[in-house]
Amino acid sequence: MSPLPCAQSGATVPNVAASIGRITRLDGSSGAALYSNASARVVESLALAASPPFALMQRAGLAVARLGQALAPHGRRAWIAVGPGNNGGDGLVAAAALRQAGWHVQITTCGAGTNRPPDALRAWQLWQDGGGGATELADVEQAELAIDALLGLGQHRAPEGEMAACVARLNDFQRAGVPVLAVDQPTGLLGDTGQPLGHSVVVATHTLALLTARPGLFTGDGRDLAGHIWLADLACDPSATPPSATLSSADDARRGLPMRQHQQHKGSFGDLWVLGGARGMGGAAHLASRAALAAGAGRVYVSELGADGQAPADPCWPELMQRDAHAWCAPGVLERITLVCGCGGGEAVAAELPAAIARAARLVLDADGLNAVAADPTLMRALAARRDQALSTVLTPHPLEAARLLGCSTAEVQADRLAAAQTLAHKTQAVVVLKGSGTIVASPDNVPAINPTGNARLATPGSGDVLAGWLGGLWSSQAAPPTASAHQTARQAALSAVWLHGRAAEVAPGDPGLPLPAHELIQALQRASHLTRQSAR
Ligand SMILES: NC(=O)C1=CN([C@@H]2O[C@H](COP(=O)(O)OP(=O)(O)OC[C@H]3O[C@@H](n4cnc5c(N)ncnc54)[C@H](O)[C@@H]3O)[C@@H](O)[C@H]2O)[C@@H](O)CC1
Ligand SMILES: Nc1ncnc2c1ncn2[C@@H]1O[C@H](COP(=O)(O)OP(=O)(O)O)[C@@H](O)[C@H]1O
Ligand SMILES: [K+]
Repeated sequence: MSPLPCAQSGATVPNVAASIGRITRLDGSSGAALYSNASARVVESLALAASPPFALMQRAGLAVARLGQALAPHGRRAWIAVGPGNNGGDGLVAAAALRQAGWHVQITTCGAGTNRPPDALRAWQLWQDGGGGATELADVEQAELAIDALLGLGQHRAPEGEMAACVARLNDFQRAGVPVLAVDQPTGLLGDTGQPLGHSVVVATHTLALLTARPGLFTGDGRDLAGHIWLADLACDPSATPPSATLSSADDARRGLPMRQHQQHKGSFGDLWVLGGARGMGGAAHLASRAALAAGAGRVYVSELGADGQAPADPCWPELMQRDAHAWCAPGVLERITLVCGCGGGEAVAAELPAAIARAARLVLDADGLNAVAADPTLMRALAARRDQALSTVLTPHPLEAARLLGCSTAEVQADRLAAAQTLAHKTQAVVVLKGSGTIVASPDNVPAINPTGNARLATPGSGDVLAGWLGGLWSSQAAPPTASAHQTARQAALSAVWLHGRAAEVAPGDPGLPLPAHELIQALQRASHLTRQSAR
């Protein structure tokens, strides 16, 4: 987490009972506990019970004002859209604080009537006592800062009417390059899932989560709608309440990156086999095997399903060893290797799966390997039985592959990515990497993790093959610590690989507006890995 830049301490409102607490940016380096709406309500009620009346809302409003000032350091005019509940109350306290700091503040209220909850009513009085009133939307002037304090935890339907008009106005500011700060969460975005409630949704440049942050800020459409995400802890510690998810961190990435000892040799890092590359799709197997080698696997073999007889060598990576299509399942081989299976496997991979699923000690199943399991209930049962036989599995579906495995539509997977990943992890008893913006790493025994790194440069063919190979390479080179179960080692490799894969796209050279070719991603992964190790020192 990065500290707040150029935070100003000028804004004060009477009767603030304690320090406002810390404001930190959730930028992907440090993890965070994430709370669903329901668990955030539990945290909120504990915090309210432990604080003097109105204190939490004062801290929240001051935190909003403070971050707003930092986002628009030369600004003097703000517009705040104020909703009917306590989210609006936070906005009113922020309005009073900004005014006290010398800003010209306009507010527009929506949907409150006389029914504000008690804290928000007090905030309204605070604003009015200083001479504040409300401005009709048509009279809103230009501003250097716009604040969305329409709806937070309490939103249960999509904005309509005057509220939708306020949302549209906030989005006009955003399009004009004015910072738009969403209080707690962007109005119109479901905090649990990262899905918009309807068509009317705020596109914020920054979101300041209050007390706790919701998972939906980090997955689905959340990243595009929430902008840069900050957390104000309001001087409260939520840790007594179990989180619903976690945000994975650089520490998670480092835990999956073993240090090489001086006396180790290639045999210390495990053998890895890539099985895939049906006719016309050899590139997928090449990308996966190159990535596996780069990630640290000891010896990497490739069996291409599309190759007749002796498979062709990968001329640019002579370190890779080609084998014919059945060498991988010779007696004693599968039981000790890491098998990365399915990358460009086509239909041919289905015939290989019974042996792979029954015997591979460590199995990464990707792409067509997943599609074949989805189409065959016997394979699905065999997959789910692996865990009881002390065999570990990581599945790396994109949303369509996950939908096939779950027997639902892609839209249903995307509607609640956390739930879909967890359901699939329970169904298959495997570690599940549900790819896409805000990749989820779920497993039967753990709270799911959302990955904060990465960007749309990864939306390009082959980047998933590189992920599967890199993950397998990390896993292969990982000696399981005696205390951790094999399953936890698999999860650790998945968390690390996914985090680094995203970071690689962030640090790779080139135009951030263009895709990152998958073969270049391998080099970027090595750089991301190096930078991540260094940043621990
Ligand atoms: N009570 C407190 O002291 C604190 C409250 N906090 C703030 O309080 C928020 C939660 O407050 P609330 O529970 O009042 O919820 P909201 O402020 O999100 O609003 C709920 C109200 O909006 C109405 N509503 C929901 N959807 C609507 C729609 N589409 N159109 C029009 N009206 C709609 C509801 O009927 C209800 O009256 C948090 O998100 C956070 O911003 C935090 O600052 C912590 C401190
Ligand atoms: N917009 C995005 N933000 C973050 N990661 C993305 C985005 N688009 C794609 N990715 C990542 O890129 C990879 C694409 O994998 P996949 O869809 O299997 O592609 P392929 O099969 O072509 O290799 C996944 O790891 C996915 O999470
Ligand atoms: K809001």
